[in-house]
Amino acid sequence: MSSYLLCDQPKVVQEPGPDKIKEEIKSKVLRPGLWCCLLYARCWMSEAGCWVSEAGCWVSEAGCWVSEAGCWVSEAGCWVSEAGCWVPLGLVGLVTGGASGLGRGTAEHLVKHGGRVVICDLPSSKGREAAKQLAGNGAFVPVDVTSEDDVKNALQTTVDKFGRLDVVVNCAGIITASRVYNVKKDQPFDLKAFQRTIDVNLIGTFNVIRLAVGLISKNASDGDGQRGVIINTSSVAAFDGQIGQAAYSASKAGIVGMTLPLARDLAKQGIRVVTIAPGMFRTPLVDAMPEKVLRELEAGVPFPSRLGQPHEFALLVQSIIQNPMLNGETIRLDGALRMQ
Ligand SMILES: NC(=O)C1=CN([C@@H]2O[C@H](COP(=O)(O)OP(=O)(O)OC[C@H]3O[C@@H](n4cnc5c(N)ncnc54)[C@H](O)[C@@H]3O)[C@@H](O)[C@H]2O)C=CC1
Ligand SMILES: C[C@]12CCC(=O)C=C1CC[C@@H]1[C@@H]2C(=O)C[C@@]2(C)[C@H]1CC[C@]2(O)C(=O)C=O
Repeated sequence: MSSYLLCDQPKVVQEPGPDKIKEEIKSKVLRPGLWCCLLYARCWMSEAGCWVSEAGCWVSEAGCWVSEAGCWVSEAGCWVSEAGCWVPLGLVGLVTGGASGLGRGTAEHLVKHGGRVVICDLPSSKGREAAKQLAGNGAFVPVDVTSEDDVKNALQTTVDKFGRLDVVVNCAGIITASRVYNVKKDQPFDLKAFQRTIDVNLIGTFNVIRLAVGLISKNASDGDGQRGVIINTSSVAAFDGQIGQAAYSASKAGIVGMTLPLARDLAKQGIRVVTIAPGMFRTPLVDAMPEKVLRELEAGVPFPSRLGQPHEFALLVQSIIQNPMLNGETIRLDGALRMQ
């Protein structure tokens, strides 16, 4: 797996002049698989040796240099631009539900910061359009996550196009709402609707995981023994499900429930499993609600009192990728929202 460089506290050091930089570049060699990103004008690095200054960032041992003035390319092929710094062999991700909302935001974020992403979504989705936006660093494969054949086909495309798989982000999901018994209509919860919710949200997530780990396991491990990361999307409804959310909450609680056993199961292969439980995020799933309702819902979020944005979900995805100690856990991402 690629080394993901994590920026801790930036160290401010003296900027060398351009001649010194060029001289240094000539004498340095990049480690393959190094992925460094310049985020929001800051540079994220690790003990491997990156410093950040207000004027720019540079990596020492690794050999890639950036300054305000622009970007340099080392012989090993690392380049830095305002948008980010990466080597050609950057992270390869597969994002289910990547055509819309949280999945799309994640795919865009990963590509923006040097990754390459296969978007898996329904044939009827906007997956083709989403992948087009990612230019050569994205691909779309029509996938129903409940189908073994579809997922296998997506994994094959990932190998054919990008050579390997480092990270899976499971975002595909549906929401259903119905009371267990409708008194007015004298009608019980439609069992097929319940089953479909579990099928897509829980079994679909598991289906992708079980088929993807074989491919991730083929990666060479990094210095920590790590080969890859699997990130799932649950919901705060797994913990505080509302009236009408029996199926949805059960499906999302199932994802929480399988997170630790999967992490334990895959520990030997060096694959981490982490689940995110989002609160309310501004995606097409919630956009359909009237503005007035949205305002009321936002008011119910302690802080910040607003809907989350897909890129904020993607930031947590990035943190999970970068922090090797995060494993077997579900992280709420909800502005302290507790649904009634
Ligand atoms: N938006 C929110 O406030 C929250 C969303 N979530 C979860 O986050 C995930 C993403 O949701 P959003 O981005 O908001 O929704 P979205 O509706 O914008 O995106 C979901 C994507 O999943 C795809 N999808 C649905 N069924 C599929 C299947 N069988 N196979 C492949 N793809 C399928 C859809 O085509 C769509 O592109 C879902 O699992 C949802 O339950 C959780 C908590 C809050
Ligand atoms: C935002 C929610 C909750 C988390 C989730 O997994 C998916 C969501 C999309 C549908 C929303 C969910 C929610 O917070 C409750 C509402 C807003 C739901 C649609 C109706 C809803 O139950 C409501 O209006 C509650 O007051």
